[in-house]
Amino acid sequence: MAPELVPTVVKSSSKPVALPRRAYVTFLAGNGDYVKGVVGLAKGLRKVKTAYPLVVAVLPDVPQEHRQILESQGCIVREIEPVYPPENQTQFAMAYYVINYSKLRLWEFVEYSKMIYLDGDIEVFENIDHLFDLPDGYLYAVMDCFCEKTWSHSPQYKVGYCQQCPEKVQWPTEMGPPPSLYFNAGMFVFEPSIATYHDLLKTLKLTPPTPFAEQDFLNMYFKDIYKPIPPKYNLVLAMLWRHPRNVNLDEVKVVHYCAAGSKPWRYTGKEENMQREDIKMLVKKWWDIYNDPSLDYKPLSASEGPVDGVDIEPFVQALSEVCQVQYVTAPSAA
Ligand SMILES: O=c1ccn([C@@H]2O[C@H](COP(=O)(O)OP(=O)(O)O[C@H]3O[C@H](CO)[C@H](O)[C@H](O)[C@H]3O)[C@@H](O)[C@H]2O)c(=O)[nH]1
Ligand SMILES: O[C@H]1[C@H](O)[C@@H](O)[C@H](O)[C@@H](O)[C@H]1O
Ligand SMILES: [Mn+2]
Repeated sequence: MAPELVPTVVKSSSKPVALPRRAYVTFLAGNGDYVKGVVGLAKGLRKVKTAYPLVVAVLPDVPQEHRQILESQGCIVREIEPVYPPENQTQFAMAYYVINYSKLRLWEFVEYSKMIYLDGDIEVFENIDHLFDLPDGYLYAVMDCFCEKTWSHSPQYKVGYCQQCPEKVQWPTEMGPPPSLYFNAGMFVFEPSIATYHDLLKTLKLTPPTPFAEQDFLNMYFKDIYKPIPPKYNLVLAMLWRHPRNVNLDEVKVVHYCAAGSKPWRYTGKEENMQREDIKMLVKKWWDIYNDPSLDYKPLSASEGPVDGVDIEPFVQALSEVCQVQYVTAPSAA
């Protein structure tokens, strides 16, 4: 039987459904292969049956073809303007990190009251929708590790201090108080706000860039409201060999393929640590999701057919644009 459109939208209640103002959001720049990461992320979110859509904030240099791939995977594609830091001679830990300042635009997405940001090189293996229910007023994220070579510029790395294991090498007293807790900015729970957005951009203009780009900036800006959440919500892969006692792989819900050589779609196994069994297993798990056709997005019209012989897809599309009705009709990462 053909579905009735309106009851589908307001399915579980006699009153109109209050549209959830929550979404996952990721970021995509350029015409390279990170689009694969985002497709993998969209499919992973669908697999864990999230109730919320995935918004992809794209820079203008993302080609139309890639935007179409994302839309066909049920993502909401939204273009943002790049944000540049003030001129400086900074050496970023990776040259391309400069584009990540554009993530500051996410605070402008005020049609959502709460969002979970996830890097394109992240995969979600278990549902984390409950993180949206954490108390408002804070920025939640996972504490980073300072032990990899990408940190070699930092005083922490030079003295061998890591916040994951602060008792191993203590912060030297002659260097003043230990640094504030520092999060990895590949995953965080935040509340969009126009006031915060303007203040972020204003503050950036007065802030010289630093090696970890917007990650350093966000850590500085939100240090008073940052609340750490357990590593299982953003497993920075180096934790597996740097701090194995802080990780229980069986409990991990979100994996961040950020260690050198670990991006699944570029994986060769040649780089240091990449022949570890746990890494090979995690890379395979990513590919299993990416290649699973049953996790491809199925638009309403294709999966449920015409309503009384009428193709409702244009209507659903139009509704989606004005009130994001797809939260209700296509719940998983769609
Ligand atoms: O060509 C690119 C490069 C990056 N990205 C996007 O930018 C994100 C960040 O890049 P990486 O994942 O490669 O960066 P890392 O995880 O190594 O870096 C960490 O430090 C960065 C400092 O800028 C960011 O804070 C990032 O979120 C954090 O996880 C990607 O996931 C992806 O979403 C693209 O779209 N295209
Ligand atoms: O904050 C950094 C960053 O995310 C790097 O890209 C990653 O390789 C490091 O391990 C991490 O500590
Ligand atoms: Mn990343």
